[in-house]
Amino acid sequence: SDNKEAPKEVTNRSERVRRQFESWGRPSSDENPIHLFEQETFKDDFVEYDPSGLGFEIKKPPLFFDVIDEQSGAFKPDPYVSTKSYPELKESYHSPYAEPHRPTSSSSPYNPIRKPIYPNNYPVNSQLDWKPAPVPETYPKRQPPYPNVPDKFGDKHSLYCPKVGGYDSKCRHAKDCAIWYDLVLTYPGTSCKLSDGHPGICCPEIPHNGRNRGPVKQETKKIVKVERQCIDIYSVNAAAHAGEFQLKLMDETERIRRIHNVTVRPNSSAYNHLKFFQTTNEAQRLSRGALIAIETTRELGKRFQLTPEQTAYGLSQFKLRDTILSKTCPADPICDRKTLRSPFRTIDGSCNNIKYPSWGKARTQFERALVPAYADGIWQPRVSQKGGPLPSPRLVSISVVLDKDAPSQVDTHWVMQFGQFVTHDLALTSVFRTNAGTDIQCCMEEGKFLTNTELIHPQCLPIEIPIDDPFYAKFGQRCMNFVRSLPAPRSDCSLGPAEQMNSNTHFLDQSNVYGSDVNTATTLRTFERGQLKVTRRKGHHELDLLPADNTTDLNCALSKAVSGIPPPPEVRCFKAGDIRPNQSPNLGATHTIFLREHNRLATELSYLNPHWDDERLYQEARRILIAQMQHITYNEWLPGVVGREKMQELGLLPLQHGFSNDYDANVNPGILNEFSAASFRFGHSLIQGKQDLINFRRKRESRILLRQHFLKTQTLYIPGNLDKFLTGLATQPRQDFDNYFTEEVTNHLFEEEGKGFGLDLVSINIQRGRDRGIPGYNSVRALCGLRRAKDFKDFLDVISPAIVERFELLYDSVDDIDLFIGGISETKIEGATVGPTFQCTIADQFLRLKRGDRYFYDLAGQPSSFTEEQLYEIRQTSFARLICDNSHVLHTQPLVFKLESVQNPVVGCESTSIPRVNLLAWQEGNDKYFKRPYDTPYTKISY
Ligand code: HEM
Ligand SMILES: [Ca+2]
Repeated sequence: SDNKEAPKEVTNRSERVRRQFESWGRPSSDENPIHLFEQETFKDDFVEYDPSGLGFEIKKPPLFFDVIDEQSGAFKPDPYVSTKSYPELKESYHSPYAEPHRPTSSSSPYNPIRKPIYPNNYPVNSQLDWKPAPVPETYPKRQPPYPNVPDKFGDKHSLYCPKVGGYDSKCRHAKDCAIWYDLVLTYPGTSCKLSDGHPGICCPEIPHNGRNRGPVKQETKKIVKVERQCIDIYSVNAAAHAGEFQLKLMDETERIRRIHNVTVRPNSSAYNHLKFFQTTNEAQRLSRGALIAIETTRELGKRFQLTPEQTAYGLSQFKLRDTILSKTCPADPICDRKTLRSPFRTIDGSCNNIKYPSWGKARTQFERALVPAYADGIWQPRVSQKGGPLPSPRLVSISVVLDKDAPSQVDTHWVMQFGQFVTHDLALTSVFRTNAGTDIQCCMEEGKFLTNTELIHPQCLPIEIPIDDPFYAKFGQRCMNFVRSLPAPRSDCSLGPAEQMNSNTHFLDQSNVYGSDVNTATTLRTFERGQLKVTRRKGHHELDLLPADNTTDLNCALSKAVSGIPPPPEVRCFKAGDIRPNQSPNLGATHTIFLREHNRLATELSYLNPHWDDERLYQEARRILIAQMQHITYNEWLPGVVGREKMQELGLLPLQHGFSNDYDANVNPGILNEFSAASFRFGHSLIQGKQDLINFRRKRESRILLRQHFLKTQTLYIPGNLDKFLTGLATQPRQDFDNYFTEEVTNHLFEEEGKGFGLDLVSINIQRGRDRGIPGYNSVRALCGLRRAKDFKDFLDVISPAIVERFELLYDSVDDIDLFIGGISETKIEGATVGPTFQCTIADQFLRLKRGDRYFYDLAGQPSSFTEEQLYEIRQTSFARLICDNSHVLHTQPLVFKLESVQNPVVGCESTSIPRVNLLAWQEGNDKYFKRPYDTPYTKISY
């Protein structure tokens, strides 16, 4: 078959494209800096490894107010510190918003260096004899219960708010203006003061959602008839035996490869890439069953001389349950009444949909918007419309993608980082490993193709690097490792084309914090007071880090060449609910914030409800954290990605008050294959290659070069660094969405130290699309309502002429263009981050995630529904608050996805510009606040 031989050179195509390089080739750099930190200050002033101690020693940071004016050399007050807290400060500078420096106000219950804030003899409520527990003095005083506040929505009007976009506006908390931000920026006078003098933003109310409740975009399954009588159960069984035989052949190849030592060398970039997936045994087992079903489908097609169409779609009328392959069908989850009525999600996502309990469950197949475009209709990677090979993904990458610096004018790097965090909640596509659990090598060690056919693993799909590649040529690399994605049993357990497996829960449910299977979830818990495990280092005034992963063979410590210190033996890789937390320090930092927030919530809840046991505390904190995450995603993050108007059109805007009624039991929440393999990878264009560490004074202290920090989270152990990464993310702009990608991911992804080159994420994304039968850009574009192109010039409506010209050189047909490369080439839509095709597919996915989730946070009448009070509190959440409450970060702009601006000024974390979630609404028995919806029998309430 096609992928078994070393791909032939597409010389004429290379040739055609080569001529263009001079004018537009990707600049490639030879530099391979040895030192990770550009500025010496970092090393000298802050890091000193102390082998006798518990990690690192850090010299005390300078006092807050000795800022030296760079020009005059004179003393200057720190603009981020209020004079109120430092009366000795003589200068008259006064920041009206900055609040006292946090570490001095240890009485604040939100002080991250937490002391118990409730008296030790806090009364324990017995359920029989209930009296409201006295609210501790130090607990933040609550306004009269909602809605008994000055006006309907809790804010006071500013008299001076201008009209915005033709609508009346008023002064609100920034988080309530997130969806309007692009508009707000274009109107003068939209910065205002809230009733208490803290900064707010003038913006209109969140508009009503559109009435477009239309069907979710999806192509109906092809119906192809195969005469049933000619294929009986005996022939299916016979074909199944042949399918099992194929699997044995694969095991045999693996055995021979072991003898010939065709392995992935530890620490190589291929190794690091594959470590990113770490297939579980359960996934491996399910996929072997799926593999047999695929081979059986193929075999039947051959035996009965079916057309590819008939094989792919006609055979799906045969269910495996009646055959010898019935054991490969995954058992349907069993959902008892208690589970179905539980206010808490299951860990693996099962039993969310009552009729289809496996919808959204971990380790089930990805859904599809379009029928797959496999070469043979079953599983062979996509080929060109004419049946020939598609251009090498690397050739496409070097022809279309450049590394240019084009930072966003509005968004911070957090938009990128949060996007990756969301990804790791929604999707994990595992790739094949050998039956013995080792990674698969598809190239020779020297970067050549394997030529001995006996040694070529059937699940290899290596990427061909052109001989004159502007970057890899100097390293003599012609072959980039690539292993195919694991197939999943088809959800109806039928024969038919291959589907891929999502190893995480499909829901936006913080499975990246809690895990997607009960085993993982269990190992992450302490089983005391609802807490999750952490790494805590004595003697440091540092907050908790993620727990150590003692089972991985990854090494997350930097070498001495990079960090300037010998690798500290204490440094461990981190463990989280998703297996990828060590992918970069910034991702690890994001995980840490959510982990700490869970523990913070559980602690608060244990004070308010001392009789709650560990399980109750864990589940309630989990439920709140998931709600916060969903609210932040739909309120602050998604509007910037797909645009306010798209959100409104599809009914995705968050409500400002009251409950939603949007659950639709007919919507499958499953992640689409097109989304995971292509559209949602849009975020790769936003990555900054150099990531800043910014100190509390908002000055850049150092920066890391991404290539040196893939899978190295050691930096987070250094006291102070986590906060600097967090502030860096809030200060550095993200890159614009375009065909520019940082070289850190297009030439140096997962680079092995000293090699000078790594992998190319753009090539991998393209190859991944072909591996998974993702239809070409033209088909998805048409599904999204754009004109289906007949000629290359038809793409000019949304793609620049320079790129269309390239496409014409690279691809034989308009239908051949890969979805990922087509999507990132589209001009972005005004008010959104991405172009029309990605906008449509991403918005559609988030629609499914909202409407298909029975546990979505703002639903009414579900066992999981919050009380109106609680929902009001959940809506106080902002990402800025989460960062403030769970780090030593002291100042931030209220909208952390947006750069600092007049409307979005930096304030102290104590400022009311960043409201808090008041957990008194969860104090049980306190009927005024807490309605306990799940203690009463489940009834449908209509609002
Ligand atoms: C430092 C930043 C990032 C790096 C180094 C990175 C790297 C990777 C790698 C190596 C893969 C697996 C590729 C494959 O073998 O198919 C991947 C997958 C993916 N990435 Fe990223 N990524 C980053 C940020 C992002 C962001 C910001 C987003 C979205 C906003 C994103 C979305 C995705 C998606 C959707 C997948 C597929 C997930 C799956 O189904 O397993 N990534 N990324
Ligand atoms: Ca999930």
